[in-house]
Amino acid sequence: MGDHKLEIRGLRTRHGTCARVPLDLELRSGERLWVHGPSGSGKTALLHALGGLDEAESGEVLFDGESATSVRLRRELSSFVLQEPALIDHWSIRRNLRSACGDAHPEAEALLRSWGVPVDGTHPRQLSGGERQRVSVAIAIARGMPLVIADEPTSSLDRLNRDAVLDAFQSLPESSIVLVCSHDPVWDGWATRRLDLAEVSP
Ligand SMILES: Nc1ncnc2c1ncn2[C@@H]1O[C@H](COP(=O)(O)OP(=O)(O)OP(=O)(O)O)[C@@H](O)[C@H]1O
Repeated sequence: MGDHKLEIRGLRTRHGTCARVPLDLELRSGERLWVHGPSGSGKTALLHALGGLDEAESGEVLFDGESATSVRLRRELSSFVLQEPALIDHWSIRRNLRSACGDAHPEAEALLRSWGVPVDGTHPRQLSGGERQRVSVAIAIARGMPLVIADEPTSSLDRLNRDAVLDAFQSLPESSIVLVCSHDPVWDGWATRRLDLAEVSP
Protein backbone atom coordinates (compact mmCIF):
# COMPACT_ATOMS: atom_id res chain seq x y z
CA MET A 1 0.00 0.00 0.00
CA GLY A 2 1.30 3.47 0.80
CA ASP A 3 1.86 6.46 -1.39
CA HIS A 4 3.30 5.80 -4.84
CA LYS A 5 4.75 8.14 -7.42
CA LEU A 6 5.20 7.78 -11.18
CA GLU A 7 7.66 10.31 -12.58
CA ILE A 8 7.97 10.86 -16.32
CA ARG A 9 10.94 13.06 -17.12
CA GLY A 10 11.62 14.31 -20.65
CA LEU A 11 10.34 11.06 -22.12
CA ARG A 12 10.71 10.70 -25.88
CA THR A 13 9.13 7.57 -27.32
CA ARG A 14 10.32 5.87 -30.50
CA HIS A 15 7.05 6.59 -32.38
CA GLY A 16 4.10 8.97 -32.21
CA THR A 17 3.64 12.46 -30.77
CA CYS A 18 6.00 11.95 -27.84
CA ALA A 19 8.76 11.04 -30.28
CA ARG A 20 8.70 14.71 -31.30
CA VAL A 21 7.67 16.33 -28.04
CA PRO A 22 9.20 15.11 -24.78
CA LEU A 23 6.70 14.41 -22.03
CA ASP A 24 6.99 15.47 -18.39
CA LEU A 25 4.33 14.26 -16.00
CA GLU A 26 4.03 13.19 -12.40
CA LEU A 27 1.27 11.00 -11.02
CA ARG A 28 0.60 9.92 -7.44
CA SER A 29 -1.51 7.27 -5.75
CA GLY A 30 -5.20 7.70 -6.47
CA GLU A 31 -4.60 9.44 -9.80
CA ARG A 32 -6.24 8.02 -12.94
CA LEU A 33 -4.84 9.21 -16.28
CA TRP A 34 -6.86 8.96 -19.49
CA VAL A 35 -4.61 9.17 -22.55
CA HIS A 36 -6.47 9.94 -25.74
CA GLY A 37 -5.90 11.35 -29.21
CA PRO A 38 -6.37 10.29 -32.83
CA SER A 39 -5.27 6.96 -34.27
CA GLY A 40 -1.56 6.97 -34.84
CA SER A 41 -0.94 9.79 -32.34
CA GLY A 42 1.19 7.46 -30.25
CA LYS A 43 -0.99 6.29 -27.36
CA THR A 44 0.29 2.72 -27.52
CA ALA A 45 3.87 3.89 -28.07
CA LEU A 46 3.59 6.03 -24.94
CA LEU A 47 2.04 3.35 -22.72
CA HIS A 48 4.61 0.80 -23.87
CA ALA A 49 7.44 3.17 -23.01
CA LEU A 50 5.84 3.94 -19.62
CA GLY A 51 5.45 0.26 -18.81
CA GLY A 52 8.98 -0.57 -19.89
CA LEU A 53 7.73 -2.74 -22.79
CA ASP A 54 9.46 -0.54 -25.31
CA GLU A 55 12.71 1.34 -25.05
CA ALA A 56 12.46 5.13 -24.88
CA GLU A 57 14.57 7.35 -27.17
CA SER A 58 15.47 9.52 -24.20
CA GLY A 59 14.30 10.60 -20.79
CA GLU A 60 13.26 8.38 -17.93
CA VAL A 61 10.27 6.84 -16.20
CA LEU A 62 10.54 6.13 -12.51
CA PHE A 63 8.06 4.38 -10.25
CA ASP A 64 8.87 5.04 -6.61
CA GLY A 65 12.34 5.90 -7.83
CA GLU A 66 12.81 2.62 -9.75
CA SER A 67 13.25 2.54 -13.53
CA ALA A 68 10.27 1.39 -15.61
CA THR A 69 12.59 -0.99 -17.44
CA SER A 70 13.44 -2.91 -14.28
CA VAL A 71 12.30 -6.51 -14.23
CA ARG A 72 11.00 -6.05 -10.67
CA LEU A 73 8.74 -3.20 -11.74
CA ARG A 74 7.23 -5.32 -14.47
CA ARG A 75 6.86 -8.47 -12.37
CA GLU A 76 6.07 -7.22 -8.91
CA LEU A 77 4.71 -3.71 -9.16
CA SER A 78 2.78 -3.29 -12.40
CA SER A 79 0.12 -4.88 -14.57
CA PHE A 80 -0.32 -4.23 -18.26
CA VAL A 81 -3.44 -4.80 -20.35
CA LEU A 82 -2.16 -5.11 -23.90
CA GLN A 83 -4.25 -4.15 -26.91
CA GLU A 84 -3.86 -7.76 -28.09
CA PRO A 85 -4.25 -9.89 -24.94
CA ALA A 86 -1.19 -12.07 -24.34
CA LEU A 87 -2.65 -15.39 -23.21
CA ILE A 88 -1.06 -18.79 -23.63
CA ASP A 89 -3.26 -20.54 -26.17
CA HIS A 90 -2.62 -24.17 -25.26
CA TRP A 91 -3.37 -23.52 -21.58
CA SER A 92 -6.89 -23.39 -20.16
CA ILE A 93 -8.19 -20.01 -19.01
CA ARG A 94 -7.88 -21.20 -15.41
CA ARG A 95 -4.21 -22.11 -15.91
CA ASN A 96 -3.59 -18.73 -17.55
CA LEU A 97 -5.20 -17.03 -14.54
CA ARG A 98 -3.18 -19.09 -12.05
CA SER A 99 0.06 -18.39 -13.87
CA ALA A 100 -0.59 -14.64 -14.20
CA CYS A 101 -2.26 -13.96 -10.84
CA GLY A 102 -0.82 -16.56 -8.45
CA ASP A 103 -2.81 -16.61 -5.21
CA ALA A 104 -5.13 -13.90 -6.52
CA HIS A 105 -6.54 -16.14 -9.28
CA PRO A 106 -9.91 -16.69 -7.48
CA GLU A 107 -10.51 -12.95 -7.67
CA ALA A 108 -9.89 -12.98 -11.43
CA GLU A 109 -12.21 -15.99 -11.82
CA ALA A 110 -14.92 -14.24 -9.78
CA LEU A 111 -14.67 -11.14 -11.95
CA LEU A 112 -14.91 -13.20 -15.14
CA ARG A 113 -17.93 -15.10 -13.80
CA SER A 114 -19.63 -11.83 -12.92
CA TRP A 115 -19.01 -10.70 -16.51
CA GLY A 116 -20.35 -13.97 -17.93
CA VAL A 117 -16.99 -15.05 -19.40
CA PRO A 118 -16.62 -18.84 -19.28
CA VAL A 119 -13.67 -20.05 -17.23
CA ASP A 120 -14.24 -23.78 -16.69
CA GLY A 121 -12.53 -26.01 -19.25
CA THR A 122 -12.14 -23.16 -21.75
CA HIS A 123 -9.06 -22.25 -23.76
CA PRO A 124 -8.31 -18.75 -25.07
CA ARG A 125 -8.96 -19.74 -28.69
CA GLN A 126 -12.53 -20.74 -27.75
CA LEU A 127 -13.29 -17.22 -26.55
CA SER A 128 -14.35 -14.18 -28.56
CA GLY A 129 -12.05 -11.16 -28.85
CA GLY A 130 -14.12 -9.29 -26.25
CA GLU A 131 -14.00 -12.26 -23.86
CA ARG A 132 -10.21 -12.56 -24.22
CA GLN A 133 -9.92 -8.84 -23.60
CA ARG A 134 -11.84 -9.24 -20.34
CA VAL A 135 -9.58 -12.14 -19.28
CA SER A 136 -6.64 -9.79 -19.72
CA VAL A 137 -8.42 -7.04 -17.73
CA ALA A 138 -9.42 -9.47 -14.95
CA ILE A 139 -5.78 -10.57 -14.62
CA ALA A 140 -4.57 -6.98 -14.38
CA ILE A 141 -7.17 -6.10 -11.77
CA ALA A 142 -6.81 -9.24 -9.65
CA ARG A 143 -3.01 -8.91 -9.49
CA GLY A 144 -3.58 -5.86 -7.29
CA MET A 145 -0.46 -4.03 -8.44
CA PRO A 146 0.16 -0.40 -7.50
CA LEU A 147 0.67 0.56 -11.16
CA VAL A 148 -1.90 -0.49 -13.78
CA ILE A 149 -1.50 0.44 -17.44
CA ALA A 150 -4.21 -0.49 -19.93
CA ASP A 151 -4.13 -0.05 -23.70
CA GLU A 152 -7.69 0.19 -25.07
CA PRO A 153 -9.13 -2.19 -22.45
CA THR A 154 -12.72 -1.88 -23.72
CA SER A 155 -12.22 -1.56 -27.49
CA SER A 156 -13.88 -4.93 -28.28
CA LEU A 157 -16.81 -4.57 -25.88
CA ASP A 158 -20.42 -3.51 -26.26
CA ARG A 159 -21.73 -0.79 -23.97
CA LEU A 160 -22.99 -3.08 -21.22
CA ASN A 161 -19.74 -5.03 -20.96
CA ARG A 162 -17.70 -1.86 -21.29
CA ASP A 163 -19.55 -0.39 -18.31
CA ALA A 164 -18.88 -3.54 -16.26
CA VAL A 165 -15.14 -3.24 -16.99
CA LEU A 166 -15.23 0.46 -16.18
CA ASP A 167 -16.80 -0.41 -12.79
CA ALA A 168 -13.90 -2.77 -12.11
CA PHE A 169 -11.40 0.01 -12.94
CA GLN A 170 -13.33 2.29 -10.61
CA SER A 171 -12.93 -0.20 -7.77
CA LEU A 172 -9.12 -0.36 -7.99
CA PRO A 173 -7.48 0.57 -4.67
CA GLU A 174 -6.92 4.23 -3.94
CA SER A 175 -3.22 3.52 -3.43
CA SER A 176 -2.81 2.58 -7.11
CA ILE A 177 -1.89 4.73 -10.09
CA VAL A 178 -3.86 3.81 -13.22
CA LEU A 179 -3.26 4.83 -16.85
CA VAL A 180 -5.72 3.96 -19.61
CA CYS A 181 -5.62 4.90 -23.25
CA SER A 182 -8.86 4.75 -25.16
CA HIS A 183 -10.82 6.42 -27.93
CA ASP A 184 -13.97 6.09 -25.84
CA PRO A 185 -14.91 9.37 -24.10
CA VAL A 186 -16.60 7.37 -21.32
CA TRP A 187 -13.13 7.26 -19.68
CA ASP A 188 -13.29 11.03 -19.25
CA GLY A 189 -15.74 10.50 -16.37
CA TRP A 190 -13.38 8.01 -14.71
CA ALA A 191 -10.20 10.05 -15.06
CA THR A 192 -8.71 12.50 -12.59
CA ARG A 193 -6.04 13.57 -15.14
CA ARG A 194 -6.19 13.71 -18.92
CA LEU A 195 -3.56 13.74 -21.66
CA ASP A 196 -4.74 14.60 -25.17
CA LEU A 197 -1.93 13.74 -27.57
CA ALA A 198 -3.57 15.94 -30.21
CA GLU A 199 -2.85 18.91 -27.98
CA VAL A 200 0.74 18.06 -27.10
CA SER A 201 2.95 20.55 -28.88
CA PRO A 202 6.47 21.87 -28.38
N1 LIG B 1 7.44 -0.59 -34.86
C1 LIG B 1 7.10 0.52 -35.50
N2 LIG B 1 7.84 0.95 -36.56
C2 LIG B 1 7.52 2.09 -37.21
N3 LIG B 1 6.47 2.87 -36.88
C3 LIG B 1 5.70 2.49 -35.86
C4 LIG B 1 5.97 1.29 -35.10
N4 LIG B 1 5.04 1.18 -34.12
C5 LIG B 1 4.23 2.25 -34.28
N5 LIG B 1 4.63 3.02 -35.31
C6 LIG B 1 3.99 4.28 -35.76
O1 LIG B 1 3.94 5.16 -34.66
C7 LIG B 1 2.72 5.91 -34.66
C8 LIG B 1 2.01 5.74 -33.34
O2 LIG B 1 1.50 4.41 -33.23
P1 LIG B 1 0.63 3.97 -31.98
O3 LIG B 1 0.24 2.56 -32.19
O4 LIG B 1 1.34 4.31 -30.73
O5 LIG B 1 -0.65 4.96 -32.13
P2 LIG B 1 -2.03 4.95 -31.35
O6 LIG B 1 -2.34 6.35 -30.99
O7 LIG B 1 -1.99 3.96 -30.23
O8 LIG B 1 -3.01 4.46 -32.50
P3 LIG B 1 -4.41 3.64 -32.44
O9 LIG B 1 -5.39 4.55 -31.78
O10 LIG B 1 -4.71 3.43 -33.89
O11 LIG B 1 -4.17 2.36 -31.68
C9 LIG B 1 1.92 5.39 -35.85
O12 LIG B 1 2.07 6.30 -36.90
C10 LIG B 1 2.55 4.05 -36.16
O13 LIG B 1 2.45 3.75 -37.53
